[in-house]
Amino acid sequence: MAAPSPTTAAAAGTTTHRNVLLPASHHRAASSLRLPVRARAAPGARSIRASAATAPPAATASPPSSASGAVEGKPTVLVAEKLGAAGLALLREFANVDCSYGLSPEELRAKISLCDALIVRSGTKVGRDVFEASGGRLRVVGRAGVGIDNVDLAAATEHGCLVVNAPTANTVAAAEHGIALLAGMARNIAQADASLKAGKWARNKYVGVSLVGKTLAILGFGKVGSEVARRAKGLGMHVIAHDPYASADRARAIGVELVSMEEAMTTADFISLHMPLTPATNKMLNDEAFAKMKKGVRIVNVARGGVIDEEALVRALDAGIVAQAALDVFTKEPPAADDKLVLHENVTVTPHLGASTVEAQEGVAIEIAEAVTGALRGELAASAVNAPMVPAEVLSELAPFVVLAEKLGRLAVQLVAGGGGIKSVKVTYASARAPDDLDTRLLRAMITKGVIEPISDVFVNLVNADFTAKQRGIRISEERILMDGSPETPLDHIQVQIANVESKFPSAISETGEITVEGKVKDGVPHLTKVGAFEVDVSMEGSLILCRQVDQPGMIGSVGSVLGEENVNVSFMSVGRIAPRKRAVMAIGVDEEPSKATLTKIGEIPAIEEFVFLKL
Ligand SMILES: NC(=O)C1=CN([C@@H]2O[C@H](COP(=O)(O)OP(=O)(O)OC[C@H]3O[C@@H](n4cnc5c(N)ncnc54)[C@H](O)[C@@H]3O)[C@@H](O)[C@H]2O)C=CC1
Ligand SMILES: O=C(O)C(=O)COP(=O)(O)O
Repeated sequence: MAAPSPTTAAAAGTTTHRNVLLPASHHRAASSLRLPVRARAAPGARSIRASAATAPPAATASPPSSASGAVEGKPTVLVAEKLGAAGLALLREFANVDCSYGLSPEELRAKISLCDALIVRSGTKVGRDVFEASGGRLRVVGRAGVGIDNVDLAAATEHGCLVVNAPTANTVAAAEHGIALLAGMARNIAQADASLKAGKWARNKYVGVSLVGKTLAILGFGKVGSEVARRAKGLGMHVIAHDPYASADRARAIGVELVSMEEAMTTADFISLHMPLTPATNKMLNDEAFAKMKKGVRIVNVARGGVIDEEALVRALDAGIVAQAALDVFTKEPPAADDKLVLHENVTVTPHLGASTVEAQEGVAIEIAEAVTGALRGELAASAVNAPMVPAEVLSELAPFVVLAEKLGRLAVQLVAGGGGIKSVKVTYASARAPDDLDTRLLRAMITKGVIEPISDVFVNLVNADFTAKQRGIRISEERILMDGSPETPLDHIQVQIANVESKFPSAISETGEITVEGKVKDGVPHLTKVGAFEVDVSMEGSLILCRQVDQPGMIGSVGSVLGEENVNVSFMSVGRIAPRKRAVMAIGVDEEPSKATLTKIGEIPAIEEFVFLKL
């Protein structure tokens, strides 16, 4: 083996990731690797934990029906807001679907403990109370749309609940609505329509303004913002955009210049809002921003009501700074009947209709149904909002290493005897790949799962792994070792070390003082290749007995015959020794769990100095 050379020391894994969404082409493909799935606990049943890559699908093939029509063994999905028929049909193929629209917060809390997944749109607040009320059963929240500001992501993550959204299917609908509001506002369509229907013929009152040649500033140059930009360019507008995170090249490609917020505010004739509602964008358009705007500016909002300080907008409208506004979204939805902004004569309003086209709703329903059923099956969701999203090709090549990672974590923690508690787990990835060519988030999560689950009753998954480690005061640090050789295989080996603890099997402590286990993937199967300073080679399946002994003839036979007497089948054996006839470590794989008496007998074999039984 080529000599390894230490390279980068990666950051400790104690943060939650908000990820860039994968392109649509990845949506269906991310299915080769399963998320660690909680097997659905039937009422009264002991909960079982399934591990990554081996998790059984939550649904059974032909389960019996209950009197209520719900099929036992199938997960239950609560659809709390109207969802397109095609999406519902997809959900029904896989799950019991409870469509209960218009639930009060109390009703939602009461129902949620019976549900594995919840699907909402923008009208349902999924707060911490909902996750707490679910009693741990809720595994997936699907947002049938883009904005997830109505879902408490931190609470979801803490409860190990995956949040997925449908990020692409309503983009065009929202952009078209933005353009409709822009043009409708400029020509007073809504006001003129109401006036004519009220019997007036007010041609002079409703003289509009032209769009051509005017400057439109788009705030938030993401999916919707860029589609609005394309359309506005087609209308002959000069389009600029402000978005601190957008690519200038992408903007340039559609003829849009990225500018500062200051420039957008001071030069725009029209401003269209397309950013998400976050603490940073909350009330982004406030008195200070309005004061900078050109007198007579016109504003469109199809993003979120909260990005505008609505009272400040009323002031700006009254002062004539803002000539008109067209709003699809409001801080409080629905707004109060006497809401000043809604009733303002220079304001056009729609009741959050941006995503409401027939086409978008069918698309969103299918997109979310696929994401939710995929997540319930344990697949890594491509539109996960609170978990790492890893491209399909990366997933499939990492799959065996994911299993290895969890087993190494599980093994290492079972070797701990005591000490000051587990505070520090160091993971070393040996790979011929460049550090930025290997995404280890998945592996780190699985090692965390392996370390934490045997010592607690917490269910750890990709969503809550970092959070759970942090909460338990366990620092997971990662290091990379750059190997010589072909970068075709993602990893040569993984080493897991637990520092500052005593071990039940002192030989597992390396010269540097940590419990150390190391493994590789061979022919797609995880193998344990090192324990402490001893090199072994056993496939990590079933259970394992580790013995330290004096290296002498007949040892394999002695242990084998004790196990044979109890009808415990030995699946493999490997002996690692420092030098002939000195100390050796024997690793024995067993298919059945030996009885205590058998283990005692093994311990009584004279040459055996220490031994431990471990479940993989
Ligand atoms: N009215 C409706 O029915 C609909 C509303 N929406 C809303 O439209 C908004 C945009 O949706 P998408 O384009 O799909 O999302 P997206 O994530 O593709 O784009 C959002 C963009 O906002 C940018 N951004 C973030 N912080 C910013 C800041 N401080 N200043 C300027 N830009 C910032 C991001 O970099 C990103 O490029 C969301 O709020 C979404 O909820 C989306 C669909 C329908
Ligand atoms: O997708 C979004 O962000 C929207 O605002 C659409 O909301 P809706 O699904 O129509 O309640």
